[in-house]
Amino acid sequence: MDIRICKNYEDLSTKAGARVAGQIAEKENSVLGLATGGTPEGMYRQLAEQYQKGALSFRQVTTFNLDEYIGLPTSHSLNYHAYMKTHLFSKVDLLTENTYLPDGGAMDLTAECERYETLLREAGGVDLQVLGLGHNGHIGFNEPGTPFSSTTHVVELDEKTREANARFFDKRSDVPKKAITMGIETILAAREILVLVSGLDKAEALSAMLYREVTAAFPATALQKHPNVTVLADEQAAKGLPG
Ligand SMILES: N[C@@H]1[C@@H](O)[C@H](O)[C@@H](COP(=O)(O)O)O[C@@H]1O
Repeated sequence: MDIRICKNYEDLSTKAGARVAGQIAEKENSVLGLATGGTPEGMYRQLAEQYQKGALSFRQVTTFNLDEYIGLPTSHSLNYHAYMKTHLFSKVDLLTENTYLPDGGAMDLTAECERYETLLREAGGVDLQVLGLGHNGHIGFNEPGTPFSSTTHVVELDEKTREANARFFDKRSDVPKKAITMGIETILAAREILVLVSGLDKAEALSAMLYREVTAAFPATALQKHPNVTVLADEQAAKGLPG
């Protein structure tokens, strides 16, 4: 893995935005894998700014998000559809029909997972996957114990994950208990992966992702098996790293 330490969150966001913009410059019909959560918000701001300056167009880009909650109505302001609309989709020229997220409101969730995998395959797979890192090592919503052979599936969210995401909701009990997520195999199928890690509270998780033995008990260690991973970590998150 290529590990790059960034001065602070702003610097990390600028570098992440530049990598995504670079990907689109290399291949205008790129397929991007996108993440939600607090960490990529700055990157989305950068991308929106670049677009507004006329430096970048998403007209031919296709996006697939990692995950979506189950149990929130599609129109709910806190689901990941809404997050993506707020932070990116409403700010750039992505075509709505080229933006995909799992449908957490689907009647048949198993069929929805299969449909998502098929869509990904038909799009030719992900060129660049952006990832955040959960405190417990989750990537997407793949919680500890998820087999590395998993494809898109339904998950029960770990209590720690619900607690970490409670800040986006009015109260803890509002945080959904389930989600649909791309599996670890789905994520590792991306041709390139960009992991964003920010803040002192992620320092332990970052060092485990990089140096712990590869184990399903810490899903992010699966990234050690991928040949093309870049990690952008700010100085706070990198505090636990050697040297
Ligand atoms: N499902 C998301 C992940 O895709 C995200 O990467 C991670 C870290 O979130 P944050 O960036 O807010 O710390 O947890 C969330 O639960």
